Amino acid sequence: MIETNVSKQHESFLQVLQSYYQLTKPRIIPLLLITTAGSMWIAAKGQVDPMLLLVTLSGGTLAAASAQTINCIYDRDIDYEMERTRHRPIPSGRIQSRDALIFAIALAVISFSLLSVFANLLAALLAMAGIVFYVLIYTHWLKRHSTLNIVIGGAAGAIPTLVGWAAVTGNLSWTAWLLFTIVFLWTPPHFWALALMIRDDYAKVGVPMLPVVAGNSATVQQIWWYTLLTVAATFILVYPLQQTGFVYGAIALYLGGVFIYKAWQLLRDPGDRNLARGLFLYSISYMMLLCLGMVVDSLPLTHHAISFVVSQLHLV
Ligand code: HEM
Ligand SMILES: CC(C)=CCC/C(C)=C/CC/C(C)=C/COP(=O)(O)OP(=O)(O)O
Repeated sequence: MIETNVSKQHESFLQVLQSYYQLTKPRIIPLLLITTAGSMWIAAKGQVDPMLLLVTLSGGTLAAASAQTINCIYDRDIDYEMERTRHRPIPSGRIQSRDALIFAIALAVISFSLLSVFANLLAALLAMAGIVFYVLIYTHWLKRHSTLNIVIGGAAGAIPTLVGWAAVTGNLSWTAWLLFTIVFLWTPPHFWALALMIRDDYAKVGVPMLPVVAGNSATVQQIWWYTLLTVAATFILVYPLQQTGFVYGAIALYLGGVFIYKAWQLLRDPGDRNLARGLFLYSISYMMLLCLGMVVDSLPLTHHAISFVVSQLHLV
């Protein structure tokens, strides 16, 4: 493995901090936290303890940051080769792998301590399982060896839903596993839409992402089926599980309709990079708004508002 080919000195303490921050791939973390929050709100039936929320989201942030930092260490060779990733702190020589590892271990230890002391042991162990799964199963085992890399590896990104549920209830119910399944099924359309745009980068470094190995047509077909499954899974929360109500159902229906439409457009024109970009960007809004729908649906205020509207309708 290369350590670095570019030697670059930090100019100020602020730049050092900025480099460590970049190691954690911070732009992805907010959505992981939104899925955690959606799960917590359903688990707590709309009444989440603010301190528990703060602790769980902080512990989740630290665990995800630790996982991403270890991924940056492991992938430093291919990150150096790809244009999109070559400016990351390790390939560009701003941070040494050894320092990054110490940072990652510190983040994981703080995350585990925070979650186990102020939430519960199950939530803390699940967060650690997220790190282990992302690093060992996705980064080490699958990413460079199988086209199923992100299908199976996607389970790591779905674990925050379990962390959120466990933090509130101390156990994992069917609903928790359904929320996990929704994020798990959503990951292939999310990532393969992006991979269609950057397949040349992955091909260059020999990472067997589906579009590289199977081509655009086979990839968009897979995207299509996973999109249908994702949208179908979102309705199981309404029926038969009956964990969410009308407000969430309407939001899931609208968002799901748009998701399917965008996947269908891509199915008809697999080579159109603008459609792929549109689907990738939409996948992010979709997950964000779906989880927001779970939160809004579970709020007592929403239930009061619906009861009020129904009573007014009866009076008319
Ligand atoms: C194995 C599963 C996944 C893979 C391989 C993957 C891969 C990627 C990649 C390569 C990017 C582009 C990032 C960049 O240019 O630096 C990205 C963006 C993003 N991913 Fe994923 N992702 C996965 C799962 C998830 C999950 C579970 C979430 C959250 C629930 C998520 C949220 C995001 C967000 C919010 C962005 C946009 C970041 C930005 O604004 O640049 N991803 N993903
Ligand atoms: C509970 C817990 C700790 C969960 C952690 C889960 C986690 C960090 C999921 C992130 C998934 C993700 C954005 C992968 C990026 O793929 P990549 O690293 O192959 O992307 P790249 O090509 O940009 O390097």
